[in-house]
Amino acid sequence: MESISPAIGSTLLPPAKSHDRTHPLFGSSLTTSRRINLNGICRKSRISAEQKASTAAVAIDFTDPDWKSNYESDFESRFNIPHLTDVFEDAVPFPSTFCLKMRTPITEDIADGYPSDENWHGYINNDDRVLLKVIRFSSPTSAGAECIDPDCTWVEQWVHRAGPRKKIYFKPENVKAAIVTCGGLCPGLNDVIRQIVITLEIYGVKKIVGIPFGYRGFGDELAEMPLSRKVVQNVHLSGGSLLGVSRGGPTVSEIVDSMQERGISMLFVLGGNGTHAGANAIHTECRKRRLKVAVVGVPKTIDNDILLMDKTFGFDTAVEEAQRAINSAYIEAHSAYRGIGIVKLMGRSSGFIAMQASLASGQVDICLIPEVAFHLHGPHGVLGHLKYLLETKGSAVLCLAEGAGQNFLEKTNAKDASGNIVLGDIGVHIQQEIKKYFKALGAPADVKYIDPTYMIRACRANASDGILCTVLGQNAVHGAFAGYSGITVGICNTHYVYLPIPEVISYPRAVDPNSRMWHRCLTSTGQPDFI
Ligand SMILES: Nc1ncnc2c1ncn2[C@@H]1O[C@H](COP(=O)(O)OP(=O)(O)O)[C@@H](O)[C@H]1O
Ligand SMILES: O=P(O)(O)OC[C@H]1O[C@](O)(COP(=O)(O)O)[C@@H](O)[C@@H]1O
Ligand SMILES: [Mg+2]
Repeated sequence: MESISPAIGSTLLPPAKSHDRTHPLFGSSLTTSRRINLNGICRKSRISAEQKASTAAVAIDFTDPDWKSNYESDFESRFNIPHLTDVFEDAVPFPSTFCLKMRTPITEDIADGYPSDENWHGYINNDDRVLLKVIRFSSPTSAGAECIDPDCTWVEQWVHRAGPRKKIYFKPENVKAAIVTCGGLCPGLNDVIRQIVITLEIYGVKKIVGIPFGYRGFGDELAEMPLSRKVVQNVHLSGGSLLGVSRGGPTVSEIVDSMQERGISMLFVLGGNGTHAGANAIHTECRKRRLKVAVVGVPKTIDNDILLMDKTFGFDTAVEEAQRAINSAYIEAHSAYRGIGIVKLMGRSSGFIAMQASLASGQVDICLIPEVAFHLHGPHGVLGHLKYLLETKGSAVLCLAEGAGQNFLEKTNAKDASGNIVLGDIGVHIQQEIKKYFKALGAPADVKYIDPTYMIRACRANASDGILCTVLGQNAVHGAFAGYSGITVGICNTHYVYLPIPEVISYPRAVDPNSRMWHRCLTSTGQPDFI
């Protein structure tokens, strides 16, 4: 019998945790966050059967009249953001040098201090919070319901609001700030770099450098790239990363050694799950060594697989570009006699790009994502549906995420330098299977396969991502100056927040097959269940 992708029920979250493994270079993995299922059980995650089996469940006693307030205070402490004063209790804050009344660029020496304005009402209070979950579900059976108890009691979950603080913990003249971009490319990296540099300069920082080629730049002692407003002025006009990216690299201890040698006091880390695991480990190591360093992440993932955020930068651009590829596949398929267009999009374990691009284009008949199981053959299989589409519509477009249907491919166990599993090409496999299927039927089918993945990743950010990158980059700097470390910035319910790194990377965010968005996608494509 044909195997299918892991079945994912409405209350289960999807597949492989890319970082829930021992990293080849860094040792132990990060698994901290607890998740909630409808039985009122907190779990570390809801991923594979083995992981579930090995995950200790922490039951909440709902007969305890205080369970809700206990939960809320537990949540508050989980989402507490680490601060320098946790380690340096006597650290003295001083008035912020970030002041929008300052209109002239800082050109001279800063010996006598910066302009500052404590009466300006543009600062964020440290106690400001943003509500993380905004829907009050009345039943666990509501689509996409995330309930803590069987009655779906309303529980407030607050996270820290991002932005400039009145008091800062670093003297700009003493700061050496470094920026590093890791993992794969993503539209908007240059926009974020640019805003970090610009904002650092507004605070009065003069020593700003880029670490070349991701974490590797620390190990190979590659030359730092001096950064200034002048250098970064136009970098957002092109895609890629001004600094270069890489996978793999030195150990955390070696990275921190290198930071010490270089005298880095603020490190801005742009990257995905893996990069953030590294950033958190760097933060922890800095604390262990009692270094007064702020490590702040900016989540970069074209796959949109970071938890808790509305979206990550580059994702909108990716969707926009992806629908252009889908349109080409549609034109090819539609213009051919019994044409079938296949488009493969990125998404290792999360099918967000494929889902959203399918929705945006309105030209997709079949959307396949890693989170949803499907058969290729058999009465309910994809191939049978393609036959039906050719007979009824004359053509068909299939859009799939790279991680979909990996169970149909032979496992190689190959890993990239970061330890990520190297996937087989499901697009090529499906193309071959379609050709074989129609040949065996003796029916024609003109199959065209488009793989635009790297073209999409190399694009420059569109306007909406450009704005997101701007705000995230600025907030990263505000967070560092405020004395926070081991945090990342994000957008939650349209507001900007600081989150502790472990909470956003405890497993990769994935499409919920019970979500309204996936249902909308199915409504739009008109595809049946392929199981
Ligand atoms: N668990 C981990 N701990 C520390 N560093 C990690 C970990 N996983 C990955 N890294 C490092 O982070 C960088 C980027 O990781 P990668 O998985 O390739 O991309 P991404 O950050 O986009 O997920 C690489 O240099 C890698 O060595
Ligand atoms: O060829 P590379 O550099 O390994 O990149 C491919 C991977 O990059 C991604 O787009 C994003 O991965 P990262 O977030 O780890 O950079 C994946 O979807 C894809 O599998
Ligand atoms: Mg990754």
